[in-house]
Amino acid sequence: MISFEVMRALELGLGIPSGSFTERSTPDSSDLRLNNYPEVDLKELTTGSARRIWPHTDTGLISLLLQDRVGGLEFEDRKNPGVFLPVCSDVPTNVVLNVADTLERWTNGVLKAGVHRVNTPHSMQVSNNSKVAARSSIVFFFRANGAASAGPLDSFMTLQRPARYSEITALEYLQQRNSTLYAY
Ligand SMILES: O=C(O)CCC(=O)C(=O)O
Ligand SMILES: [Fe+2]
Repeated sequence: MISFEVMRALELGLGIPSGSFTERSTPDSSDLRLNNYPEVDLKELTTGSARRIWPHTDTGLISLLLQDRVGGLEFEDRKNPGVFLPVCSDVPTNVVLNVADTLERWTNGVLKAGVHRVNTPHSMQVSNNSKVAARSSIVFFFRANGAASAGPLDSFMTLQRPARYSEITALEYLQQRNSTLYAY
């Protein structure tokens, strides 16, 4: 499975023992989300009275995202907080790979979760069309085993860099995040 391959590649790239990530992701607690954003008045998006998705980070380890050609997905530029950069949507078979919160926690902040949102498609920022077309995306949230810790792994903690995140299971962390994200 591609998510496991990515996690193995990250172990290698970060120089940590093989299995550090993958053993804690088995069996995984992943899920798939199908997003559909209805057609909307351009004015509503540009004035900010509506957003397709407000800025957020994903929960889980990594997210794999497929989108149609409508566009609008943007990631915050880490070097310029508050500035969002569009993700190209010309090739619908491209997969956007995004670091999510639990991986940030496991790596004690070495890998940072990507802040993203869905806004007015870049191509429409100069268009006269009054409507923004409906958009669809599919996101696979690859998550840690619920019973595994979502606290920093030993490989990422030193005296100079003590734990920046608390000990909590991946499932408890997910429930905590969901209750904040979907509180109503
Ligand atoms: O539609 C998109 O591209 C973004 C979806 C997303 O960020 C999410 O479902 O968490
Ligand atoms: Fe997201």
